[in-house]
Amino acid sequence: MSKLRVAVIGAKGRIGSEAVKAVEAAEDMELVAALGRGDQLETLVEAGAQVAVELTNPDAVMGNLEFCVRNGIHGVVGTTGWSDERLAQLRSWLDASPRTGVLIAPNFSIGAVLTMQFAQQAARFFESVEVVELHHPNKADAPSGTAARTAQLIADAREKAGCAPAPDATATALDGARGADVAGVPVHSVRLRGLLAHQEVLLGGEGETLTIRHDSLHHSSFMPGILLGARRVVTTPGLTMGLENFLDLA
Ligand SMILES: NC(=O)C1=CN([C@@H]2O[C@H](COP(=O)(O)OP(=O)(O)OC[C@H]3O[C@@H](n4cnc5c(N)ncnc54)[C@H](OP(=O)(O)O)[C@@H]3O)[C@@H](O)[C@H]2O)C=CC1
Ligand SMILES: O=C(O)C1=N[C@H](C(=O)O)C[C@H](O)C1
Repeated sequence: MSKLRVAVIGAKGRIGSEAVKAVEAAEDMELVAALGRGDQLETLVEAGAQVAVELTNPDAVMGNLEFCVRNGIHGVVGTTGWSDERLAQLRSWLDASPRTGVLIAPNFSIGAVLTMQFAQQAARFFESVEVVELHHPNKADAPSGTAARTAQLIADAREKAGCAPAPDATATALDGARGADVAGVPVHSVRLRGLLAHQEVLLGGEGETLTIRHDSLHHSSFMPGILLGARRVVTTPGLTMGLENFLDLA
């Protein structure tokens, strides 16, 4: 069987350099391009890439995806910074290239995907819920894409269940003391040397609390998800939001 022809964009970065090694080590894949800043996207076409793994930054991701989708190259995207406007723009490119698929995965690690699922499941049973994400200090964005997605999933689940807003009688607060408001859920961002990527979802009810915590201790935690995404996206046209769609979580 012919190997899946995979390229990595952002190949010299923290996660991109791990992705290059993971694709090289995968028996069913061939690494056909590894692009860093300043490299020409046309290389992807010349190399015959079927899938581009996009791991750059929010400033670069849209231009890279526009090129890929217009050229029928499927995308596996870990880069953060997604807004409704950006998603609408991506969908319009995909509409014009109906056989092309893009997976956006706020987090590729199985533990983080499960954290999001568990948080969504638990959200309606507790009066209070807050998210704390903790990352290395070189991270460009806050809150993390994972925390933003987690908060949105929690908010959707609570709205569907008709939950009241979480109680909070704070009368005065320093700016930022209660975190960022993501769809009504407070999200707190910690940046600390020594950390990689961690998240806690804190849920509180009468006389009890539940904490769901996930820790990525090495970038290797993201690799099985990236490889699964590359294998599955080629037969999944359109936009797929979240790796959970490619996992059998029933
Ligand atoms: N979904 C997930 O599971 C994960 C997602 N991420 C996300 O992935 C992204 C990258 O993270 P991280 O590796 O830590 O960041 P880094 O800054 O270490 O890596 C990004 C790399 O992309 C390069 N780059 C920037 N612009 C371009 C471009 N136009 N073309 C090619 N390369 C470019 C950068 O070059 P230069 O250094 O010159 O700027 C850098 O080498 C972030 O958005 C992060 O949040 C990270 C881990 C897991
Ligand atoms: O920048 C990182 O490191 C990470 N980014 C992603 C995010 O913003 O959620 C995924 C993971 O948290 C690591």
